[in-house]
Formats: sequence, C-alpha cells, structure tokens
Amino acid sequence: MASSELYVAAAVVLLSILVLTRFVSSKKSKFSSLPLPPGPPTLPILGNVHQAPKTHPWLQFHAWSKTYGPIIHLNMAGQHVIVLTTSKAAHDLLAKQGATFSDRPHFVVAHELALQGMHMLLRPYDQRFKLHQKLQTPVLSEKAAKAYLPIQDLESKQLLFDLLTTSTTTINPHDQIERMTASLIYTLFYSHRVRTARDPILLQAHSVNHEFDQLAQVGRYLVDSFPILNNLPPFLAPWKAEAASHWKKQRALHVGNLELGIESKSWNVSKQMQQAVNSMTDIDVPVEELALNIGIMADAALDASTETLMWFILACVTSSHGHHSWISTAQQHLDTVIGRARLPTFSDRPSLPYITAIVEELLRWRPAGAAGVPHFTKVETSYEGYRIPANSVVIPNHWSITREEAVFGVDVESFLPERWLESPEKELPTVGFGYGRRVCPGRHVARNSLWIAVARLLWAFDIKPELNKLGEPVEVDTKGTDGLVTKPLPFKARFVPRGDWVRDVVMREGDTWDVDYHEVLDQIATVFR
Ligand code: HEM
Repeated sequence: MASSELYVAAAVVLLSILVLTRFVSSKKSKFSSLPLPPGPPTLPILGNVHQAPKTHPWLQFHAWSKTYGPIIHLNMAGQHVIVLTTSKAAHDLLAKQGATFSDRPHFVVAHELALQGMHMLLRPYDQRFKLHQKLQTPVLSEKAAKAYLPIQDLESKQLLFDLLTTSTTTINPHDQIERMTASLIYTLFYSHRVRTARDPILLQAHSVNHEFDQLAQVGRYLVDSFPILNNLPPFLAPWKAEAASHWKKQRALHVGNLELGIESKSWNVSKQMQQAVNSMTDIDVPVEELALNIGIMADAALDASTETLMWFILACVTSSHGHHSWISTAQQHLDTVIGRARLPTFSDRPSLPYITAIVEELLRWRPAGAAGVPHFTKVETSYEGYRIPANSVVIPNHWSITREEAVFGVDVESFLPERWLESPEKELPTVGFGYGRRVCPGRHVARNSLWIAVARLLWAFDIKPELNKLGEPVEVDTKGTDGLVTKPLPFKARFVPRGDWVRDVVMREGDTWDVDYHEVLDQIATVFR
C-alpha cells in the first residue's frame, strides 16, 4: 500500500472512532439539565456541517441571528460552536467571564507545529500568554500610543504627498496606504522606515503570511479536528514536514527583524521589550519567542489598519455620488476649524468630534475582522438559561454586533457618523477590537492612526469613484473578501485635490524623507524612563 493510501485508511478508522467517542463521552454536569442555545436543525453525526458557510461565515451567522437570537449553538461534527450576535452577550461572556472565555481554539498545524506555539493571537490563555501580554502592555498603552503621535504625524503627511504626486489621480491606493501603516509599525518596532510598498522586509512578511494563511485554513488538515492524529509517525503525517519548513521561514523573518531593531542606532519597541526580558531574572525567553511576540504584533497591526483605511476610501467612493452628506459635513468642519493654510493635527482632535465619529462609524460599518477572532472555553458554564459546553469555540460575530438595530438604529447599512454624536446620554458600545482579556492591545495606536489619516485625507481630497469611458462612475463591490481580516476587493478611486491650497501645504510639509526619524524615536524613549 502506498504511504498516502495508508494515511487515508488510518485516518478514516481514527476519524470514525473519534466522531463516535465525542458523542458518547459527554458526562453529567451541574448544567446538564439546561438546554443548549438555539440553532439551526442538525443531522445525526454531522450536526450542522452541511450548512456551514463556505465563505463569508459572518453573513450566515447574521442571518441565523434573526431567527435564533443573541446566542446560537452550532454542532460541527461534535465540535460545539457558540456564536454571539449582540454586544451584551459578547461583553457578558467574553469580558465579564474573562477567566473562562479567554482561551483560543487549538490549531495543531498552524500554531503548535508551524509557529512552535508562539503565535500571539493563537496562544492559549496560560501563564506564557500572560507573560507575553505583560511584555506588550507597556509599549501599547494609551500613554505609549500618545508618545508615538509624532511618527503618525510624519507618515500621514507622507501619505498625502504620495497621493498628490502619483502620475494620475485615478489609482488603487492600497500601496500608498499600506506603505504608511507599515512604515509606522516598522519604524516603531525596528527603527526601519518603509519607503515603498515594495520594501524587501514588507515583501518577505507578505510571502510568509500568505503561506501561513494556507496552513491555517479551517478544514485543511484532519489533525486540527483530531489532534490525536499528530501521534502518527512523520511518513504518515505529511503536515509535519510542511509545518517544519514554514517554521524556518517564520523564524528567519521575525528574528531577522528583531536583530535589525536591536542593532539600530535609535530607540524602538524591540529594544524596549528586549530590555524588559533582560530584567526578568527568573524567566528565560528565547530569542525566537521574543521575536515572534513583536513580529506577530506587527503582522496583526499591519493588515487590520491598512484594510480599515481601505474601507474608509471605499466608504468615500460609494458615498460621494449619492445623497449622502457626511463627507461635505466633515469638510465643512475641517474648513471652519483648520482653514486652508495648514494640515489638521492631533491637537485639533477635541475640536473635531465629527472626525472621531467617522472613525467609530468606520469600525462599525466594516469591522476589519467581520467574524471576530474566535475565543474558546475549556470549562462548562451557563448563560441566560442555556448550557455552554466545555471545549466550545466562541465566536463574537462582529458583523451582527455592529448591525444591532436596537443599539445603532434601523439604518445600520448606511455610513452615518451622526449616530455617534446624536445621543451622548446613551453611549454606543465601541466595536471592532474584540472583547475581554483578548481585546486588541493595539487599539489606542490604531485609533490614532485612523484619526489622523481620515482627518488629513478629507481635508486634502475629494475622494471619488473611478469613471468609465462614458464618464460614468464605476460600480464598486462592498462585500469584501473572506478571511480573518476582511479586505475590500481591488478598486480604484480618484483623489482630486480640493484646491490649489492643498498643493501648497502638502508640497511644503508632506515630503518627510529628510526628517531625522531616529531623533524622533529617541524622544519617545523618554516616556519609558
Ligand atoms: C484598525 C486596526 C485594528 C483592528 C480593527 C484590530 C482588531 C483586532 C481584533 C478584533 C482582535 C481580536 C480580539 C479578540 O480576540 O477578542 C485583535 C487582536 C490583536 N491585535 Fe489588533 N486590531 C487593529 C490594530 C492593531 C494594532 C495597531 C496592533 C499592534 C500595534 C494590534 C495588535 C493585536 C494583537 C497582538 C492581538 C492579539 C491579542 C490576543 O490574542 O490576546 N492590532 N485585533
């Protein structure tokens, strides 16, 4: 028998045994008299597998929420999946019961083998995770984020310059936006400014992340559903070689970047975190573990920030030819508060609540992680009279949470910044960054990046749809891609300067390549002393 056939035969036998044992092994517990949360009807053994959405799962979860309510139970061939569809349910479980709901589902290939258990987003909620969270907290705190504003100021000026000096006004701005977000993160983390979207370090990160995404595809490896298969010898477990090869690339990327940061002449996050590790006398943190903490943080920052800004451009494009007035309202505010002789700055923030409302609305209208990032509970518990079994995957479905009509109003599909300003007595729940002890630690840095970019882009440009040969606006798809980070499908926009004054200011201030950013970084260091 060829080894692949042997593998399939062994896998089928094990699979049958395991599916059966999952069903017969449920023991009585103090919650066993409670019903499971409601959900779509199931088939024997398969449960809801046949209804599992193949792409864009958040849309099907949202459709189910209309029938089954704020907490839904799915049975994926014995794997319990709980989908939360309201802010209240997500807060009650993931935040208020954080000690129970802060784990992550176990990915054998993508995490345990290919990342040697060191992927920050996928780490189980254990002592080692808490150690790494403790290393991250000071460099991502609100206070630290404030110290990073000069770098965000620099990179957002450069963004305007780059957009203004492209050869044509009709472009897909992804490269310019990604350059800005990458440069912010790589400057802070490694003292490395990114000049173009073709920077070799950025391209290497893309290539490694692309391979990782393939390994992390749900359902690609049987061993992810049945970890016991990992005990098979390597010749029956081809995923082991794939994962080992991937680990070498991850290690090379992140350790290489850490070394770049440590060897640089200025302050950066790598040096700051290395110093924190050195001061811990009782704990050993190997170099690759520190490198992955920083590197995965950089990856998490890059994609989510870039794509949220791409959704902003798309919101402008799809709003500019309708009756929507949020763009002109924002520009009136900018004209009144800023005028035409200078760029908006962070110190204008208190005077520009409408821009802040646009940022919140952006995070609501198109949450970058539309289905959130799954949490996991190892222990059984209950909620609102329902049993939540041990070993459940718990999905905070951001798409439903951001579309709760009782909270946000009936026009949830419209981009309406006003909803964040209209009822200050009834504060809306902020959305998009997850919940509880796994909430995005980069949210302060992210909000600042979004704010300055949104304010400056609206100050400088009318962002309009591409025109076809007949001079009509080209339709843009607003559904976006599948995946952990939901990206707009490629589209083009016209960046039309709002007047000659834009050119005057941006040409004067926007070319930042001569700025001594090492000096700016060394200023940041003073916050940590
Ligand atoms: C608009 C930009 C961003 C969005 C929408 C976003 C969103 C998220 C979400 C939804 C999660 C999962 C939370 C949960 O499990 O409940 C997350 C986790 C994370 N984010 Fe962000 N993020 C953004 C930017 C950033 C930035 C700028 C950084 C770092 C500088 C960052 C670092 C991380 C890390 C390290 C995690 C893993 C946390 C954990 O598993 O405990 N993110 N982010």
